[in-house]
Amino acid sequence: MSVRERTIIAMDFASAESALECARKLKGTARYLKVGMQLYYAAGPQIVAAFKEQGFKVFVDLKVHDIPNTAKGAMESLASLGADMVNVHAAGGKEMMIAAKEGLQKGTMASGREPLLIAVTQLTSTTLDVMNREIGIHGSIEDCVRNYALLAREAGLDGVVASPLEVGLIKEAAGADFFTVTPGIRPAGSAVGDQKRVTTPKMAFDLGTDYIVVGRPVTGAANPAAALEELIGSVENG
Ligand SMILES: O=c1ccn([C@@H]2O[C@H](COP(=O)(O)O)[C@@H](O)[C@H]2O)c(=O)[nH]1
Repeated sequence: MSVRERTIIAMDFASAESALECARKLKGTARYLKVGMQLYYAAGPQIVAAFKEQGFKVFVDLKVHDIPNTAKGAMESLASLGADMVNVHAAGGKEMMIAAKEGLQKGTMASGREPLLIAVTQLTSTTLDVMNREIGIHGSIEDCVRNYALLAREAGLDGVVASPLEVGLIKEAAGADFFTVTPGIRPAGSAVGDQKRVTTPKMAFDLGTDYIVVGRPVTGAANPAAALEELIGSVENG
């Protein structure tokens, strides 16, 4: 798969109109879009269908985190959207992840097209200090991410979301075929904002990630398609 196919654009917009306008600009350049909470709650499930009709692959990033029965039901409903990838929080535990997988399987039984199911480990906006003192998880970020990745693997999930900085330890612990999807991507010189555990796109691929997720550096650019082309060029020719 090419770098272009492995680059997921986070479409964090406040309305369907602004998201669709950006998608039009990215057509022919981007292959994979991500619908997160802001856009999904504003535009509803129809936005997934709209992106799919335009030929994009779609990651529905709703980070389900609830009791097992509710997570299962959420995934059964999400299954009908035709997404290519969906996710849960690993912090919900193994029983919740198993239930989520069951819900997804049940929901896709008719179509037979089951999306990849991945689990968020530690958000890329979380520092060691915040994880230890505010969230109350002791030890290193690496240990926490490794533990969540192993739990997700045992639950039958396809991979995890983490920082590119943790890809090596995830692959070592859970296997090379266990997917890593990595936000926290910042091309050299672009604003880091609220992200904490970041790398450049080139470094993320050099570290072995399967997919990168990038939002504002592309969608916030005056010319999103040119920004994405430059990002892809920085990986392929950098
Ligand atoms: O740990 C995580 C999990 C999800 N995200 C999402 O990725 C994008 C990143 O957008 P940028 O504008 O490139 O910062 C965003 O939709 C997050 O919700 C993440 O950043 N970290």
